[in-house]
Amino acid sequence: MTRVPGYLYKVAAHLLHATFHASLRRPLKWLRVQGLREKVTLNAVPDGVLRIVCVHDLSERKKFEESLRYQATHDELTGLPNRWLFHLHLSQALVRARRTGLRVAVLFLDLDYFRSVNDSFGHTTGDALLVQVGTRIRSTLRENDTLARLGGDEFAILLADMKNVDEAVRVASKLLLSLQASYRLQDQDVYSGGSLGLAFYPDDAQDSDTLLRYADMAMYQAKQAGRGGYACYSQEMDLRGHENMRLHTRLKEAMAQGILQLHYQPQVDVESGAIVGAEALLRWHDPELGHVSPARFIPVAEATGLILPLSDWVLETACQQIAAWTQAGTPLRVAVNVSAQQFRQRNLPEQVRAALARTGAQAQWLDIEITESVAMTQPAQAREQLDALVGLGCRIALDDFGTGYSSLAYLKALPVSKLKIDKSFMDGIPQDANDVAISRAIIALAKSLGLTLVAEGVETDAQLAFLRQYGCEVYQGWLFAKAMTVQELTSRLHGVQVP
Ligand SMILES: Nc1nc2c(ncn2[C@@H]2O[C@H](COP(=O)(O)O[C@H]3[C@@H](O)[C@H](n4cnc5c(=O)[nH]c(N)nc54)O[C@@H]3COP(=O)(O)O)[C@@H](O)[C@H]2O)c(=O)[nH]1
Repeated sequence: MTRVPGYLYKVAAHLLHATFHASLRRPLKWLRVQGLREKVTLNAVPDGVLRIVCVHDLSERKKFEESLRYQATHDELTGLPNRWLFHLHLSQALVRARRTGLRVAVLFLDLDYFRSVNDSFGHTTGDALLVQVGTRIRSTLRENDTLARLGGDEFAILLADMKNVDEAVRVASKLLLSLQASYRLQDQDVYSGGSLGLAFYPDDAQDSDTLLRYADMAMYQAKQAGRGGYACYSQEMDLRGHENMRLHTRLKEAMAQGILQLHYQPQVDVESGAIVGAEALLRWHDPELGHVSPARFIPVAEATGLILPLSDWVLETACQQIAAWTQAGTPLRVAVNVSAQQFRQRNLPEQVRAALARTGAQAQWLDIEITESVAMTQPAQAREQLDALVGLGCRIALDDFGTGYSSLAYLKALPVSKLKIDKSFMDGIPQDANDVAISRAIIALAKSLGLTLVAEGVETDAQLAFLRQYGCEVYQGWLFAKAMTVQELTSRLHGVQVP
């Protein structure tokens, strides 16, 4: 008899004294004793010479097996089902849906700006955020919906037995709304919304792998459309998804090979025609893909996290150039575009300070361009970041002014010293009465707030005449020049007096 707790001896004794009923000649597999499942083996020999009873206490083993099963099917951090279990539930839901004729929806969620949270607050806080996100999503779902963590900041949701697509879309909207509220981490309010992709059985795909892949693609589309929203899978996305993947791979290689370039588009004084600054703009001529517009690859870089190393390179290169022009006796103000992700990293001012120190560039020649939407998504954090950048000696320019929130309150609240009127308004000058009215209003506003104004996308003499008439100080556009190489701009600087 092996390792038997006291109460089991009684069972064993009872079995030993049992006469040799035919049923006992076979091993008894399981007995339930005081709530425990024990394996009992009784070998009874008919002549009565030998009787052996083995009683094994398997409760520890059972516990161990159960914990192994749990570990294999659940995410360690959040305790949610993992990818394997999600696929199992999805396959079961698909079998049921084939019988009932109802729909199955797969939702793929990726947190927005999670990497920034990790970078700014550390991985422990990042983990705490993931746990809170899991709890929050779970509380918005029904009990029989499956929520799984697939890894990193990716979650998947299975909504079975859906009568129509709208039902799933309603859940998606509710879920995204719940993610918009802040999380309390390390005594601070942290924001991290999410982007969602949806794919449906039987509309989009028949099997679990493809449904999840399509939902992932749709999520990517939602990210590219500006984050915080959802997108439903469509066939065109499949094509776009492949293109984006290729672009992402080539962009990574281009960065590693150092074939990206920064070009500079002059900013020109409306009255004197002198170059008073330049906007640094990325240019990528790829040996395989040819010229790729930043309007095409920046969103891919944003969606895949490549934007952070890319932005670091832009900042460093622009600062090197500022230092070079200053040393050459032709100092020039350079504006650098700061992406949403870069701005959300809490250490942006430190990165700028370090880049200035490394390159020997003076902060007074560096303009940081942010868009209205970047400034407005997290106003409190924006204020802190911008104050720190201004503290270093940089100037802040608000890009695409007039196209976003255009809240006058934040113009007062944020330390902005420059407004850029968006090209879309210039396009309508002088023929479109609305564009004329809006541009005049922005010029008047900038003047009364003491802000420098730059008009973007100026292509015609008529537009320039309009700017001159209403007192806009600086313009930028193809009328004067497209973005050009350092060498081209340097020779122009030598020909034109810099104020
Ligand atoms: N985060 C970063 N974003 C960047 C960086 N480099 C570029 N970008 C962003 O990509 C978008 C497209 O940029 P690009 O194709 O370079 O277009 C810029 C100008 O070339 C264009 N422009 C300027 N003048 C004219 C004109 O007269 N006509 C005309 N059709 N286009 C013109 O406008 C773009 C400048 O846009 P903006 O930044 O809003 O001032 C664009 O959103 C870039 O911001 C980068 O390094 N980082």
